[in-house]
Amino acid sequence: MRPFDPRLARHARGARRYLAVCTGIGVLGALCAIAQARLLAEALSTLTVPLALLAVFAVRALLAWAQEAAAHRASAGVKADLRRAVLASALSGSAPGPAGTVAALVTRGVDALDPYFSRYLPQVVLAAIVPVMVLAVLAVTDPATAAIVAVTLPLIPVFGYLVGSCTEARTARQWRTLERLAGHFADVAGGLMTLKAFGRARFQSERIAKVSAEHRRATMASLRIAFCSALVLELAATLSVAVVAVSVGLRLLEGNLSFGTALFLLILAPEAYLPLRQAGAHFHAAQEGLAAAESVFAAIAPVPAAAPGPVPDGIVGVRGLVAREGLAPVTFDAPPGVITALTAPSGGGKSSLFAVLLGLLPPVEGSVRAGGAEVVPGDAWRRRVAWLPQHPHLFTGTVAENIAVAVPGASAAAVRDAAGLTGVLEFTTLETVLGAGGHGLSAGQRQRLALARVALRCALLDPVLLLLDEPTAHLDVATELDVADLIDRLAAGRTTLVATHRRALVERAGNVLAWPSAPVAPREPVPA
Ligand SMILES: Nc1ncnc2c1ncn2[C@@H]1O[C@H](COP(=O)(O)OP(=O)(O)OP(=O)(O)O)[C@@H](O)[C@H]1O
Repeated sequence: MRPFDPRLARHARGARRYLAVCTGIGVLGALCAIAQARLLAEALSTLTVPLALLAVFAVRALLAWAQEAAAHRASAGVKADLRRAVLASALSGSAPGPAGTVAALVTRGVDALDPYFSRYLPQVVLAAIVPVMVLAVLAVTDPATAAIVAVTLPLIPVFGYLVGSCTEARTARQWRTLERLAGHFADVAGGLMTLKAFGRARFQSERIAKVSAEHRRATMASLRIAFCSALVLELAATLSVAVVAVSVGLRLLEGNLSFGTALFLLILAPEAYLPLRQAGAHFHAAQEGLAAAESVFAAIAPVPAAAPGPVPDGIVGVRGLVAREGLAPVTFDAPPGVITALTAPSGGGKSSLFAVLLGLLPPVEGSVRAGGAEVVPGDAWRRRVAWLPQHPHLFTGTVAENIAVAVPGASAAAVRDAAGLTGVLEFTTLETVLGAGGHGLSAGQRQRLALARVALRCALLDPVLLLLDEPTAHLDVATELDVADLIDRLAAGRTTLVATHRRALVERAGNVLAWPSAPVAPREPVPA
């Protein structure tokens, strides 16, 4: 694993600045270490305490503080940038896996970068600067000591590399089990009622216990290696300093070296090994962060290169579109002002087609055009589309907030109008607080609340395309007719696609799409 991943600098602006600050502090720190050794040797040989020595101590303390402050600031900035990038990527439709995995990534995963920034990275920079500067001073003062240090110094990174390459796979495994654990946990928590109803709650908790045990084992294995590696690096550094001490001691006894110089060499030599040892010791703490960073980069979708042009308007033309592997290609034209009903059999691909039209699912093949121009499914296009999903997601919050999700910044009056239009105010108030997933409302009521989002978009954003997925699936006959009337009004002048099996809606549609035959081959199950 590289000590510094250049992608960090690309995705997090603070990382590069921090690296520059670390380098500056590293050079100053090395100068201070050399000066301190010189002054300390002088103090011990003359038995006086020069004022400059106190000043060097103070400067070193100041540098340590500056390093710590810069590390925390950089770490906070980089983590915020990465979280933003992962969430933006998830929201842009290229979500990095299940919700639990995303949650683990933006919380614990990104937080794991703290030890990397505050401890490991500064030591890596010091390890690149200090030994070189110390060696240069040793070479001028006593070439024999410099030669011993130059020969033994590479042992530390070599041992570090050998132990590190063994840890890398284990840390990646540890992080993968944590991701799996988070995914399982979110899944089980979401489906607790179903599991209880089928008497499977205990089985699932046993599975979570199994994955937890796997995670514990993986963590303990990494820790074991971390302890062993610290021991190996300590041993290598201590033995190397001992060799220097023996050589210096013998020459001091023979009278070939002054007491002051010998002291200087003995104090300075360990400084060459220190940053390398420390980088090795912190390597393991930083590993989890780097493994999580890998997942973060895998989850961040590439930014679209070109800015899309103006959003096309007019007839929506779908040509040979295969939304998912195994589905038959569809071709149709949906003119504005006419409701086009999609009545494909269940599993025929209506919701998948909507996902493609929204740019949430890359199609296997085929194209979508509007008013004769190719549709670029990005944010600009999505702003002009109003979508009623088959299973609308409601968030914890008030009814008003849940409607306003459709148009951030919508006025309270506009939200109230949309709620009134779709009959939401007949069964709840705008101030009612809903639980997670719309807890507190029936399926039909949730559907109407989601329809209020569509009405709000129609009122404020004037969408060119309405995508309504089973808008009346959970409604009684009377309410269904009301909703059908409302859809008629919203559809005026817009291209409207309604996926439905309900006769009331199909009869009103001006255009009923003949759907090609259902899937031809069974597909691989979606991985959990
Ligand atoms: N997330 C997914 N990953 C892989 N395949 C999927 C996924 N969701 C749906 N499919 C498959 O795509 C096919 C089309 O599903 P889709 O939900 O688009 O059909 P639909 O026409 O909307 O069905 P229904 O009328 O039952 O809602 C299905 O056969 C299903 O197996």
